[in-house]
Amino acid sequence: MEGASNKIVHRDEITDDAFPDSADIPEKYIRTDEVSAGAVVGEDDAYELPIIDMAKLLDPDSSASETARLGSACRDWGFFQLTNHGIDEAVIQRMKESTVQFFDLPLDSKNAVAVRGDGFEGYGHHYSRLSKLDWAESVILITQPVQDRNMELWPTNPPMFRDALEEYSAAVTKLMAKLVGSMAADLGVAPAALQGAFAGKRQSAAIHRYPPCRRPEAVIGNTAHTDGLALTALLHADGTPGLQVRRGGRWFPVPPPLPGGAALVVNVGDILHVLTNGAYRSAEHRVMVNAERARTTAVVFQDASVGGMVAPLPELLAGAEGGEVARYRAVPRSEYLKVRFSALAQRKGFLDGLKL
Ligand SMILES: O=C(O)CCC(=O)C(=O)O
Ligand SMILES: [Fe+2]
Repeated sequence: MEGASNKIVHRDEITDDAFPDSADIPEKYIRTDEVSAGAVVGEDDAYELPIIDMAKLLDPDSSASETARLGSACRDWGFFQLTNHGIDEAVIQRMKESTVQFFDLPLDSKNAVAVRGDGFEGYGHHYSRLSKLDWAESVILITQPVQDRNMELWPTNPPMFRDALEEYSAAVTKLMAKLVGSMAADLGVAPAALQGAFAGKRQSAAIHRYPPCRRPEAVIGNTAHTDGLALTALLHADGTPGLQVRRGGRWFPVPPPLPGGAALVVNVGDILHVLTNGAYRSAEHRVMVNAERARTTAVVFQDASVGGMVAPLPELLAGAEGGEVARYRAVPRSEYLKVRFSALAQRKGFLDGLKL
């Protein structure tokens, strides 16, 4: 178990008065300075978050050019929308509906799976760092491997929730294996080298609801962070925007779901950043809150490691053909969080503790 000092998330149970429907927002949420830190790129500033087409990645006729686009999305942005991802529409729909229906339940029902003790799984307030609370309610659950699941915290209401998450989680595992195969092609390593780093590793899911807030300029839905694991896939369960990605010191709003809502938003996490020796970017992101509408999302986080270590892929390093010098030191996966947290305590970035 991780000690209290290096817990990645601090979670609290949610009480009745958690999200007041008034402009009188409790001080524990107020963080106006953080909201205004860094310019937000406006609507008249043209930019496009990359859109990658999974069908093109897999089609021999278009694979080479789409793989190059995937590579530049991961290098420049660390974020992209993935279309034609191949997950069955019914599976996506059940995941969205279960997520929305869960959050629509009365608080008592949601608290049937409330966070317990020091645990990070279950229903509760979202990551409350810096002694401030995020304006969000979330359920976090380990989804893979199956034997790591804590079924007591898997909602039984709505009744389809467990099956929906089970199916969706399995589908995302398969999709990520394919996607990582294309990333390997872009990086110039054998698909098995990168796929092997992901296979059988832990996956967890977070469903979030960011309720509407009468003072959206004063609260944050999800504190600026990079994702600590390897690869993340985000499903918009409704059409409310709010996610912003940091690039070149500015915040770029991620557009609301593409028409039809069929795309997933995929992003590089810190471990993939290290695995690729810094070639792929783990980008900072945050969620802003809306005055009128709730935002609801379902997010899957996939872990990866090489021989139990968080380290650059040996296939990319000196010794290998065209190899380069390692920019990150290898640390056992079990110690990875400790290194990151001690870097943070010294006010360095999360990855700085691993830099050589
Ligand atoms: O809900 C979102 O839009 C983003 C969530 C997120 O960044 C996370 O859970 O790590
Ligand atoms: Fe995130």
